[in-house]
Amino acid sequence: MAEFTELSRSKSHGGSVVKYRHNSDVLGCAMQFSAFLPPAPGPRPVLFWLSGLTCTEDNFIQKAGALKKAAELGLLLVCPDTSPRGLGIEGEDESWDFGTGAGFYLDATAEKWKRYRMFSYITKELPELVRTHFPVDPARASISGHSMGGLGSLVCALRNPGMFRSISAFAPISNPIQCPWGVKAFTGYLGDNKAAWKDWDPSELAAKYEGPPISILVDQGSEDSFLHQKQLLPEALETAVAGNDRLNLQLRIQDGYDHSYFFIQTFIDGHLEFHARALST
Ligand SMILES: N[C@@H](CCC(=O)N[C@@H](CS)C(=O)NCC(=O)O)C(=O)O
Repeated sequence: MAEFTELSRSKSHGGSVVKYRHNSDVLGCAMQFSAFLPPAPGPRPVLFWLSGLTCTEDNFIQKAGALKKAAELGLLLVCPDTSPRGLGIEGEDESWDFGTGAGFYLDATAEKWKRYRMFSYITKELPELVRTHFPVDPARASISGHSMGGLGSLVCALRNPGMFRSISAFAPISNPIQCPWGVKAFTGYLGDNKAAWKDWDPSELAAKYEGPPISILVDQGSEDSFLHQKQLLPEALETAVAGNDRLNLQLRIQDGYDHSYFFIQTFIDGHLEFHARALST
């Protein structure tokens, strides 16, 4: 079996926060992820959390204040990194919004970036590792994320009908084919064929989703500078979902909140409760 190493373990809220390192066959490099193992014995429902630009496996587990509620609800949390690292691709460390720390949860097709396959990593290799190493109920999984990770949670779920019971996001990049971050990333990872970009765009995917009905909870701060810069475009997701009765979106504009983990901390309990309800049976 591929190498799988425990790097650190700390008791928290009666459970354990653990960091792992493993060799990823999909990405061809070592990857790390954090997990919260709730106190009660398995099999447990699992919530995958996808972080945003510049993040690692540490940001959510250390800054979101999610562990007390996850322990109470018996939710196992899995928090992967946001890109492959150290692949030696020329320019991979030049920008904070492209390359390292900015994998955009897609499978790149441009020759230069073809090892950037975070979508396959998140939806195939990581769930398999989780099933192998943890006491989880594989039929009970949900997904959440922030910003680029909110895009990732929507894309991973909408492209895999039935894989996740519920979706949530904080300030997701909702219509990347129409925003500067998305245009930069998709041009680099996918090339100039804009028709292919739609396959990785939450709003485009929401409009044509034909899977089982699924609920989506989105929180968006009204004072988020990236909202004002038109990087997030939640209204596009709202419009797309309005035309698709298989999707049930609750989009909440939270007055005065910005893009930070202070915003996430404020509303994370409600997201965990939303997922726990969907995962309860
Ligand atoms: N580096 C960017 C900000 C990047 C950013 O805000 N990243 C968000 C996700 S899109 C994040 O979670 N940052 C890490 C953190 O707050 O812990 C800037 O200087 O404008």
